[in-house]
Amino acid sequence: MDAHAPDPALLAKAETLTEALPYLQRYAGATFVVKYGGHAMGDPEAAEDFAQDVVLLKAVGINPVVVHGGGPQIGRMLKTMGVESTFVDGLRVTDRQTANAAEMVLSGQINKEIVGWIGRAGGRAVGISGKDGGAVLVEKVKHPTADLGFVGEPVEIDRRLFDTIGKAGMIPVIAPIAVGPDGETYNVNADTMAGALAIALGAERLFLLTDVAGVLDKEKRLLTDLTPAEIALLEADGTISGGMIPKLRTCTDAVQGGVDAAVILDGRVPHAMLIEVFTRRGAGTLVRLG
Ligand SMILES: Nc1ncnc2c1ncn2[C@@H]1O[C@H](COP(=O)(O)OP(=O)(O)O)[C@@H](O)[C@H]1O
Ligand SMILES: CC(=O)N[C@@H](CCC(=O)OP(=O)(O)O)C(=O)O
Repeated sequence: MDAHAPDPALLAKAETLTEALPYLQRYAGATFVVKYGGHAMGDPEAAEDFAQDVVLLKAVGINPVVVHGGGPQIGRMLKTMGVESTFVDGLRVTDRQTANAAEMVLSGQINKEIVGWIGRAGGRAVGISGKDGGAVLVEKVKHPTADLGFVGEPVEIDRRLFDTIGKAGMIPVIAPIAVGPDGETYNVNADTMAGALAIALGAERLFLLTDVAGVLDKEKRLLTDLTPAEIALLEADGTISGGMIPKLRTCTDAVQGGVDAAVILDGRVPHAMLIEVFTRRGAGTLVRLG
C-alpha cells in the first residue's frame, strides 16, 4: 500500500466536513431553538450526544437556545406524591400543588442536569426558567371545554437575558415555567415555550427532539415534509394525537411567525440534530410554509 495514500476512513471524515461547509456558512450567526423532550432524555448516552451537538453548534458560530421538557419525570414525581394527573389535548391540568411539583422537577432537577451535560461536553450553559429576569410572561390558557388551572401560554418575551447569555459565549437552558399577570407560577408546555421563544428571538430553526422518528402517517410511515395546511388535515382526521397535537401546532405558529423551518426528530438517535443541519440527507419531519 502507498504510504502516502490517505486512510479511507479519514478521507470519509474529511468529505463529511466538506459536505457541511455550505451549511456552516449559511447558518453562521443564526439562532436555533432546540427543545429537548422528556421522553428523549431518558438514555444517558443520548443525553451526552445531545449536549455535544449543542456545544458544537455554539462552537461553529450558531446561537443555540435550549428549552427542555420533563413530562414523564413530572408524572413520576406526582405519582410518588400520590397526586393524580390528567391531560387535555396534550396539556397537563395543573392545580397549585402540581405547578409546584412541575417547577421542582423542571427548574430544580432537569434544568441543572442539562447545564451539567453541556459543561461536561466543554460548553458553558446558564440554566433559567421563564421567571428569571421577567423573561417570559404568560396568560392562562383558555380551553373551550376544560379549566386547565395554572397552564400558561407566553404572551410577552423580553429577549435581553437570552441575548446577554448568548453574547457572553454561553448557552441559555430554559425550563418551561413562567409567571402570570397575577404573579402566580404557571406550567407551560415545553413545545409551546420553545415555539414562542423561536419567534421572539427571530430563530432560523426550531428543533423539537422527541421519541419518534418524526410525524408518522396512519401506516406508520415517516412524513418528511409538512405544511401548516397539511398539519390541519392530520389533526382533523385523527392521524396525530396526544403530545403530537401541541407539537405540530407549535410548528405551524413558528413558521407563520417567521421561523424558516421547524423540525420534529428523534432525540434518541445519536447526533440526529447534526445529521439534520449539516448533511444533505436530513432527518425527521420538516415543517415549512410551503
Ligand atoms: N402521527 C403521529 N406520529 C408520531 N407520533 C405521534 C403521532 N400521533 C401521536 N404521536 C405521539 O406523540 C408522541 C410525542 O409527543 P410527546 O409524548 O408529547 O413527546 P415529548 O415528551 O418529546 O414532547 C409520540 O411518542 C407518539 O406517541
Ligand atoms: C402544561 C404542560 O403540559 N406542561 C408540561 C411541561 C413539561 C413538558 O412539556 O415536557 P415534555 O416536553 O417532556 O412533554 C407538563 O406538565 O408535562
